[in-house]
Amino acid sequence: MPTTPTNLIDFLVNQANGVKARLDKCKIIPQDSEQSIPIIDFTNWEDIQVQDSIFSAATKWGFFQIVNHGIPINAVDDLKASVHKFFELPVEEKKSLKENSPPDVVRLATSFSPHAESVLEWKDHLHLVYTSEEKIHAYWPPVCKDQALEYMKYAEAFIRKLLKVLLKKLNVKELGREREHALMDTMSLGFVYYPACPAPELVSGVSPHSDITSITVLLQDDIGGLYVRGKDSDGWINVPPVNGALVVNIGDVLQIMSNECYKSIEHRVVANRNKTRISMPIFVNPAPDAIIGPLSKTLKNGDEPLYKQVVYSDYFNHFFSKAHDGKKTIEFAKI
Ligand SMILES: O=C(O)CCC(=O)C(=O)O
Ligand SMILES: [Fe+2]
Repeated sequence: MPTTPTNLIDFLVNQANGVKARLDKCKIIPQDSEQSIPIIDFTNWEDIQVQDSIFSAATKWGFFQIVNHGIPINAVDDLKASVHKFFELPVEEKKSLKENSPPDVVRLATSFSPHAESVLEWKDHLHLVYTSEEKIHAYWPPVCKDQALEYMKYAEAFIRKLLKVLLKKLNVKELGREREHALMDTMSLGFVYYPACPAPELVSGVSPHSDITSITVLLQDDIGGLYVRGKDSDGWINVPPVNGALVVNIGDVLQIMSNECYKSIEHRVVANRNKTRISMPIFVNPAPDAIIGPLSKTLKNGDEPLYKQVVYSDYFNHFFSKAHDGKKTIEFAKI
């Protein structure tokens, strides 16, 4: 399994699994209806059956794809084209952007936590923080600014509807100001670029991890390479590209707030030998000072809370201080 070498050496050598187990560990589960990520049509999102299928996907899978989400296909296509344009800019131009951008608005980076990794993940990425229009116009790169902003305006409307459905199922009727602070105060649009890799078996596009978001809403191109940890096994399930669909996954914050009703599932990305892949995740995050813990309305039938109340920035700093390491981050918040 492509993973960070520190984990890999620990797994192969110290835990005495040996090199043979490395192959067993990267088992891909063949796809059938029992073992594939649900695809949900969002056209009638207020319909109880649609809401039930979202609830079922979020509790059983933690991952689902949404079609007919309301983002026009030309906004999606324009966004994808602008991602390629951005990464094809001359290197000097990207360097200058990196040096001159305030990190609370634009960040250009390679890998995940380069200071904590002994081998870098095979990806470059740009983060565009969805902040005030003034800052966006001042700092988002001109080559993709209009396309990213247009996409985010549509995506924000979809995200509000989706969070409304997910909260309703946790006995919370309204999003309200406080919950908005704790769920979707900060959004950023990622442009992730995985160049074709001559030896994909030796690297990780992204190593196994769960997201620390409330939810992540991702658009992928048609190359493929995203895998989700299988429900009851050690294998990996492909998330096949579906043209125009959004891949939604529950993040750690909603797993914690729902007291594990919703699942934040491990996933990873395998690099492609022949083709460059792009993906565009929207990371929907709480405000840094928001307190995250199981919702009282969700616990009302007497369930014991499984998590403490934590300040989101503490959780965030803990996550980024280490290399990707499966689901270990959530231990930070466990009682
Ligand atoms: O590129 C992808 O499909 C997934 C990326 C991802 O998991 C992440 O950035 O957290
Ligand atoms: Fe992720």
